Amino acid sequence: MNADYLELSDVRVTFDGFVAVDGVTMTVPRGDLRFLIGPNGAGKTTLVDAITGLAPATGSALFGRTELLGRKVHRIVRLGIGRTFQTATVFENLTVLQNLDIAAGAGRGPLTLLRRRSSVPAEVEEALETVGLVDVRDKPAGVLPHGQKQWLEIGMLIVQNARVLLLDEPVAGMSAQERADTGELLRRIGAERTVVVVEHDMDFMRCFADSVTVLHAGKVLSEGTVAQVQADPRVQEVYLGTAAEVGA
Ligand SMILES: Nc1ncnc2c1ncn2[C@@H]1O[C@H](COP(=O)(O)OP(=O)(O)OP(=O)(O)O)[C@@H](O)[C@H]1O
Repeated sequence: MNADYLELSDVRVTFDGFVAVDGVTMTVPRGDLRFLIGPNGAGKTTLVDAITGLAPATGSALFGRTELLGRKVHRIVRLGIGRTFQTATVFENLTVLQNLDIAAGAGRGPLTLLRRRSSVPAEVEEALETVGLVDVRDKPAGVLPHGQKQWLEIGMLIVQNARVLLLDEPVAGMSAQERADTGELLRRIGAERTVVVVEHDMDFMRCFADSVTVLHAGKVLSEGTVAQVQADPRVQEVYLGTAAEVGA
């Protein structure tokens, strides 16, 4: 039985009396590439913060049978929940390979980490291939184009054995080709993992989402396939200014 799913029930986050996430209930099974969309301020990033331990929340966020809410950030990471931020957080002066190696060694002690490795660990090789960075493995991460930095960050989550990936606007600022490549990458990694993509790019969502959850004012407004969500009059209303874009 597949226990790699994310099940949120009545998740709530309040900042000084302001309710940013207002009772969100949603389930994301493994292999379902879920897009989380909604207008600015809808609570998307705060919901991801709640799942990853960065925002105090009530309710329940289960990964399989394990409750995530109330745990410390590093424990949640160790349970296999990984996230990216809008700005890639890679070590710019280290090579692609070194970045992946460090991520893979997150469970190793500092002395072992300092010791030079005689060969590239299998999981690092595999991640390099998965994210398509084999050819640039010896380049410093700082010189990579924006798209490749995002892929490196995803690779770092993969070598940490992340089973759930929460990606915050992964294609923002990318070229059309980088977007298409990223979509294919998400499909590859999403087949075996639980992936939630926070996104504003509607074209990208239409091309790659298996399912969509629309947040509005901290609540789930609509959920379903791309076609179902686009046809939902409540979604069209919320996106009125950009309705043509959503409904196109
Ligand atoms: N630390 C905080 N303290 C107070 N209010 C916050 C905090 N973090 C977020 N908020 C508020 O919570 C609401 C939801 O913000 P959030 O960033 O989650 O929205 P979002 O859907 O991710 O928006 P965007 O698409 O613009 O990134 C906003 O009104 C925001 O101002």
